[in-house]
Amino acid sequence: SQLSYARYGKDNVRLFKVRREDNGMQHITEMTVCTLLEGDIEESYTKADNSPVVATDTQKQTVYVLAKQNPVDPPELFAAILGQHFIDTYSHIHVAHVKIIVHRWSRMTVDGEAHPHSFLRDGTDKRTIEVVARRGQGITIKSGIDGLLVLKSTGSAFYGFHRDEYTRLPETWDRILSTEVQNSWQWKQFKDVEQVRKEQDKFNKCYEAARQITIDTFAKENSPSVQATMYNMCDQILAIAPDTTDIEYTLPNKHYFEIDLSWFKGLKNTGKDAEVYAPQSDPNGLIHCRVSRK
Ligand SMILES: O=c1[nH]c(=O)c2nn[nH]c2[nH]1
Repeated sequence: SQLSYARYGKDNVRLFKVRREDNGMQHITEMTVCTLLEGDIEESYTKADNSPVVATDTQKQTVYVLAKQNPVDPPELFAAILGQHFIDTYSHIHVAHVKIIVHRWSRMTVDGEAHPHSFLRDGTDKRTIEVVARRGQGITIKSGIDGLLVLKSTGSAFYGFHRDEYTRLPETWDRILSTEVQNSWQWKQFKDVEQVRKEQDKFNKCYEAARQITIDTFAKENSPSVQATMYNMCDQILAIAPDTTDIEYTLPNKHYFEIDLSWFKGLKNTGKDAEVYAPQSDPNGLIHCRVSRK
């Protein structure tokens, strides 16, 4: 046997940071961090030699210390600082993977005003970051959205698809469409943390824009299919974020089936008369795409 690949670290490191302004306005960030390291660690697997192991607990402690010493917003910058720290600190560690899930806390509006220190969870979705710091090769960053659950009760069609002896699905010009958005955008390569820091304003802007493009397009477009809708979203994000190279969507099609009630005294509940539907937990369509800059 031989070790063909290895990385190890601490997953599900939860942290919460408060930034307090003198004027009383407070800012919070809650995130779950995963750090995974690669390097000259083979003998900790093959020869039970633990000397090269930067313990996963050490990695966890490092996350907390660096979160105290550095800004955690934008999360892309914090992830880059954290990843580069492991490369800079341990000469035998050559690659650091940092994944961050940012949990949604939106500032409350109370009596028409932004409340200084109260927040609410106004959405199921998370903000995601994946950073890889490689010795001598700079920093790659992928940002995204996960778990944005949306539904529209009309404005979605699906017709003109291939039909053969296996096809039963009727064509529809008006259906319910629901999905749970997983969307990500790959940034151009960054040469070092300083470049990430210098360009840090683009990360929050792109996150807000990608989320709004997803919501606006989902709501406004008369969708001819999930495929066409997700391509439309990618196209718009590429257009407003010139420093991104690829956009991806993975969209489950969470079906709501019409229920034929004609057995009950001829009750009409299909097609234009459909009002009562059966939400399906499974099976679900699953549509994926990556759209790249030409
Ligand atoms: O939008 C859709 N795309 C598909 O590929 C599909 N297949 N069944 N229903 C579908 N809806």
